[in-house]
Amino acid sequence: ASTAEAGEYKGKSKGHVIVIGGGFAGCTASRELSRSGYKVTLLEARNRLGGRTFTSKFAGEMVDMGGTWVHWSQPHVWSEIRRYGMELDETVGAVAENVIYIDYDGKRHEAKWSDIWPTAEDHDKVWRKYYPDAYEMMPFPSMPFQDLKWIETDNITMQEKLDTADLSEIEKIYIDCYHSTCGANAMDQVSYAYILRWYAHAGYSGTCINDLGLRFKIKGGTKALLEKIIGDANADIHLSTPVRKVTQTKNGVEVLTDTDKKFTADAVVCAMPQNVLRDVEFSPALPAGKLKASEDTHAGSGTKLHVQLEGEYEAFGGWAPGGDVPINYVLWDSAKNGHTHLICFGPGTDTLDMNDTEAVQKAIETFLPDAKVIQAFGYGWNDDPYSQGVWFSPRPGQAYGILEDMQSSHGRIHFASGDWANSWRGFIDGAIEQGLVAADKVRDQLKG
Ligand SMILES: Cc1cc2nc3c(=O)[nH]c(=O)nc-3n(C[C@H](O)[C@H](O)[C@H](O)COP(=O)(O)OP(=O)(O)OC[C@H]3O[C@@H](n4cnc5c(N)ncnc54)[C@H](O)[C@@H]3O)c2cc1C
Repeated sequence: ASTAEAGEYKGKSKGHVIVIGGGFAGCTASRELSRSGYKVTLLEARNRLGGRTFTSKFAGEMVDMGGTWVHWSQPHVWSEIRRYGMELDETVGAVAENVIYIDYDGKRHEAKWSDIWPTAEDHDKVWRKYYPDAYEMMPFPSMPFQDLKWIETDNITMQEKLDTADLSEIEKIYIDCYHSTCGANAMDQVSYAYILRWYAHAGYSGTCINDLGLRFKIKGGTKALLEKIIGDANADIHLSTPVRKVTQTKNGVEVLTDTDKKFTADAVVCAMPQNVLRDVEFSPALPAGKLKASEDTHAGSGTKLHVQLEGEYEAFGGWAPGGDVPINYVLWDSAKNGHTHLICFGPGTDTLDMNDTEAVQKAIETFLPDAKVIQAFGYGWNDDPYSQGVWFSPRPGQAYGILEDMQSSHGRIHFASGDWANSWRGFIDGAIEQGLVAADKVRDQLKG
């Protein structure tokens, strides 16, 4: 059968929907739509589903190269975790008692978390210093509406705020490292509104935000959850099928792949990342705001790498501040069978070639001078044409400036991605949220 036929609906359904992109957003939309009686064709460019989540083998273990940590304060992903009975594992390094940090002069220090912050309240205070008046600035973080105060916070960078915040040296180093890591770029590239919104979602608690960002992961990896979601979708899945053109016709939508296979449907859920949309041709063209945001790209272009060391090191967390260092954050993950597994984050590939073991060795030596790196691996999300970056991180003005543009539908095309979620934007949770929202928009459109 030609793919035009393959894409044609022949059974009894309420209509036919093509979902472009099989990350958490696309898989969630596929499940929702197929379970409500639509025929679903899922077109995925890569030879696997999962998008910016990718559970793969490193040093004999299944680990997540992309999205990893989840939390019960993230309603959409938590509901899926509960629904499918998933269990969690813990990344102990996120809250390790041993801290190794590098100061702004490049000097190495060893410290104890409980000496720096004897109580959770002491840790919370640091966050309050960086985000004073957080509640006043952002009282309703999950609301999609824009507010003048929010917009003010969007127009300054995280670095500008760090330069003026009333923090001790160690507090400044910690805030710098956390924000360079979670901003996935140097702090002068990222909107101050970004992690403020995480913080607000985390109940204005530094302790919760730390648990939330880097501590609890899904047993079996994100793949285990994704397989449950897509397993509940009766979708016709085409892997290794990059879409190059989407045309709206009088009665539906035509989708052309890069090998010129044509699929037709009544509506499309476009679940590609912000940074990738610009590479697909739309007819009629994408609205100017959406296209511009994609061309501008978001700032998320940091590095995440897995490192295996010789020897079993005690659990620790490592911090090195600044946008010019190879690694900002080291998380001890486990130590067994004579080896230690670390997960490291840096501000970008300019400061570290993740797969150059010698470069990683040098970077790790700043924290552990005697360490020997056996192997290191980081997936090249920035160079992959189907992500062109890591998680969404807003440049100044992008936290709110582009949200409405990114969320709005374009005729029969509805856009779903964690990159423009209302709540946990840039997270797996946000991708699931937007998959649900897009499915609802399709249902509304096709029900008449
Ligand atoms: C290194 C890293 C660490 C992260 N850590 C966390 C974390 O700890 N916790 C957390 O919650 N989130 C984390 N995230 C973010 C999270 O993974 C993403 O926000 C989420 O997975 C995005 O899902 P999505 O479906 O919106 O987009 P994606 O997962 O990017 O899915 C988009 C899909 O579209 C496909 N596609 C692209 N172009 C085309 C085309 N032309 N034709 C067909 N298909 C196409 C892609 O191949 C992809 O499968 C991390 C991300 C990265 C990269």
